[in-house]
Amino acid sequence: MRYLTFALGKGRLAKHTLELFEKIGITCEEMKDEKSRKLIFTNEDLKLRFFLSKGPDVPTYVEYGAADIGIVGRDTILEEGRKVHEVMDLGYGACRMCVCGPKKAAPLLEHHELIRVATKYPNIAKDYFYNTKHQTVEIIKLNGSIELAPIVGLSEVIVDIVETGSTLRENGLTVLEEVCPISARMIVNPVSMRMESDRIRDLITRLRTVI
Ligand SMILES: Nc1ncnc2c1ncn2[C@@H]1O[C@H](COP(=O)(O)OP(=O)(O)OP(=O)(O)O)[C@@H](O)[C@H]1O
Ligand SMILES: O=P(O)(O)OC[C@H]1O[C@H](OP(=O)(O)OP(=O)(O)O)[C@H](O)[C@@H]1O
Repeated sequence: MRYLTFALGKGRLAKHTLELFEKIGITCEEMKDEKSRKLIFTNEDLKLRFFLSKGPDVPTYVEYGAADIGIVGRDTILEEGRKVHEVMDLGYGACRMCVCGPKKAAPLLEHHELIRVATKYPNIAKDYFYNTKHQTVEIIKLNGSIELAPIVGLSEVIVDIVETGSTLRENGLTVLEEVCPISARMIVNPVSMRMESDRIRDLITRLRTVI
């Protein structure tokens, strides 16, 4: 039997993913060692391999078949636009993709003004403003602490993830519009879906019983 390979995003989702797999008897003790610099782990008994990568790289590994299965946020799937099958909503990592800014920016959205939008998610922002809202905007790509942009005058609004809303509140910003809900998803390489369909379907069935 060949190894089934999983690409897991490092960061906030990884712990939940390992907990979920443990509930259906898939363990990889070595992966829990946070001090370890090892990147790939094997479960010989179950013929499974797991590796950790940057979240945005997970759909890339899955599209090319270097991983059969990936676990990553829906934000990353939408942003990367890779050819993968999204097969399951895992529920955790729940948050919302939103247009945010100071309250005074609300009329700019309402009147479809030509505004600047700062974001870590340029493709999601483009799709929302151009295809959903039909509003022409200038997208400015940033890599983090997006909430700074409207405060220091880099942009009028931002497109970013909102979970508890604390970051917005503590910086005098608010949700102006919701783009879409987000949570962790399982994605599968289209060829693996056909070649390993029994093992993948069995995995999905077992996960459904614990979610
Ligand atoms: N408050 C939140 N902020 C960011 N992402 C969240 C939040 N809550 C849930 N998520 C989900 O968790 C996923 C992973 O988030 P994480 O911050 O670990 O990754 P990242 O943004 O790629 O990390 P980094 O920028 O530190 O490399 C996100 O893609 C999103 O789907
Ligand atoms: O609604 P909240 O619970 O406050 O969470 C949302 C914040 O968390 C994320 O930032 P992250 O911590 O990933 O840091 P970053 O801005 O550097 O990406 C996100 O980009 C928001 O800034």
